[in-house]
Amino acid sequence: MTAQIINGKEIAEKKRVEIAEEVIRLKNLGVTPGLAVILVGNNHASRTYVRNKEKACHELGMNSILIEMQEEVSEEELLAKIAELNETPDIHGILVQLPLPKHIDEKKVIESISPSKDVDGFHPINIGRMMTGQNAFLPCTPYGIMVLLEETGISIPGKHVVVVGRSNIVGKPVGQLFLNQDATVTYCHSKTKDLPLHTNQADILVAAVGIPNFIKAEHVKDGAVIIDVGINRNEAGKLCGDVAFDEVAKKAGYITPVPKGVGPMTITMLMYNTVKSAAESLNRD
Ligand SMILES: NC(=O)C1=CN([C@@H]2O[C@H](COP(=O)(O)OP(=O)(O)OC[C@H]3O[C@@H](n4cnc5c(N)ncnc54)[C@H](OP(=O)(O)O)[C@@H]3O)[C@@H](O)[C@H]2O)C=CC1
Ligand SMILES: Nc1nc(=O)c2c([nH]1)NC[C@@H]1CN(c3ccc(C(=O)N[C@@H](CCC(=O)O)C(=O)O)cc3)C=[N+]21
Repeated sequence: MTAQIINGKEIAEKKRVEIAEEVIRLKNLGVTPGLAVILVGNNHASRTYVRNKEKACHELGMNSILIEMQEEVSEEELLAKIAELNETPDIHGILVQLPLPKHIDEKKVIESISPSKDVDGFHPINIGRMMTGQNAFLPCTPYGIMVLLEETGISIPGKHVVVVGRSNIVGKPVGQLFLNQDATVTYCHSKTKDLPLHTNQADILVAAVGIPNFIKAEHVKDGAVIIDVGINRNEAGKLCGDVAFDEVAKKAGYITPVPKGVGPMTITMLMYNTVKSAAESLNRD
């Protein structure tokens, strides 16, 4: 079998057309969705993502502001900035680019963001709402993965989903979203014994590990759906995922590439959440 490649860029663009229509509707009602991105320090990769986010906002007719802070900024100053943005009516979404410098408590920062502006879906209130199936901002990468599968026509109920990785921003929430859609979910992580035993059971395998080419053909069942979340640089400095694409694509049924797979969906769902937040702000007035 040779896998069908899931074109994340194309699906992201299709979704962006729908989001742009909603932006126009909101503008006619007097609200332009606005996103604030806070970038602390000078991480090169973060800079690329932040630029992509700003570009997407502008293409959709949304407002975006970028707040850059020195690596040495105090936690207090960062929290004060977030408190100010929480009270700014034109700002509907606040994103603090992670990771933060070591002297800043990430949990404290995330909890300081108003849950109604937490478009990353990282605040414990939104995570709790997601877990209990209530209205919530869903974290962008996991949400983007669900949309990729929906748009590709892959059904989820009853499927065995194996997630490799259990971070708060990708692994854990993506498993939860699959569970919410009636999949059977297995989580694997660095303490998992006999990883291939588990991954070979997967109808849908999600790799969110952060190690280049970690998932090989031997980890994969014939015909499985492979979702590669990894954004890594290989020895040659080239962008690559967590999945050894060429060998796995020969065995899988579907596979997402890197780049142009999950990454563009992450940004699209961030735009979606910001627009949703702007719409909800209207309902509160
Ligand atoms: N496409 C996109 O939009 C996004 C891509 N990413 C990318 O996704 C990847 C993962 O990101 P993130 O979740 O933040 O990463 P983390 O480093 O926070 O988590 C990595 C996870 O992989 C597990 N892991 C590490 N080594 C092994 C191993 N040998 N066997 C099994 N599991 C292992 C860890 O286990 P343990 O918990 O035991 O340590 C951990 O749970 C990165 O490449 C990142 O750049 C991230 C966000 C968005
Ligand atoms: N608060 C916070 N929220 C995040 O959502 C967040 C974060 N912090 N920290 C870093 C990770 C990583 N992330 C990506 C977003 C887009 C691409 C993306 O657009 N990738 C493109 C190309 C990337 C390139 O060319 O470098 C692709 O895969 O095709 C990748 C990765 C969001 N993250």
